[in-house]
Amino acid sequence: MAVQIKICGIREPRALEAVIAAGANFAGFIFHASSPRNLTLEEAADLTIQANGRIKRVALIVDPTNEFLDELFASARFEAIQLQGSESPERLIEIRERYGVRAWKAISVAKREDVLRANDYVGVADFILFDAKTPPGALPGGMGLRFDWRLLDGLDLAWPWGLAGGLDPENVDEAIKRTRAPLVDVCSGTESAPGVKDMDKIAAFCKAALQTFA
Ligand SMILES: O=C(O)c1ccccc1N[C@@H]1O[C@H](COP(=O)(O)O)[C@@H](O)[C@H]1O
Repeated sequence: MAVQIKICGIREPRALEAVIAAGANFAGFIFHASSPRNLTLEEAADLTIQANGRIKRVALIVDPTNEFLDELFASARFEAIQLQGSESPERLIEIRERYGVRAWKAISVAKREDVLRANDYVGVADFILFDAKTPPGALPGGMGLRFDWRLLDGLDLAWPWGLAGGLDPENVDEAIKRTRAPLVDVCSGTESAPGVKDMDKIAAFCKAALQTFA
């Protein structure tokens, strides 16, 4: 089966069209005030309408309050949310029940114990995403950092999962071959500057990922 692709950090209609045209499966929209990809609820409403029925929409949020989620889901529709903070399994259950939305959990990885933490979310999260741990005080993702993919060796996760962190058009083929990830997720590797999507990089990333086992 072809690898699935999520392109995250979409902020403008042109980039969304490029992501759809390139064959990505998921478009990620970021709600995090200190991110260069942060969206307002108004911007998200327009982009998610544009995406409706053409690509699955994922809202990326970090340790959200119910107050924020109430506003978010009143403004826009998403097929899933990606939780990128320190959300517990109990919090994921609460969010899924309260909002009826699929919940992805990002697991920040720097060592093998981090990978094993994913087991806490099996049967709880709809999807588990391994991403690189970022330095204290930095953004919790979107920094183009990759972790040592060998940490995933022998991974026997009987649950849907994907790989993120420092992927780009040049290394995605190796990443898929090395880790056998069923889904790859990229943000900064498809940009020309933080928050600025590059249409050629979007196309090149998807082409390389889709060709890997074709
Ligand atoms: O991209 C951001 O600004 C961001 C902010 C807060 C949390 C996560 C963020 N990005 C996500 O991190 C991974 C990896 O990104 P990259 O490819 O290494 O740049 C991805 O899921 C981004 O969407």
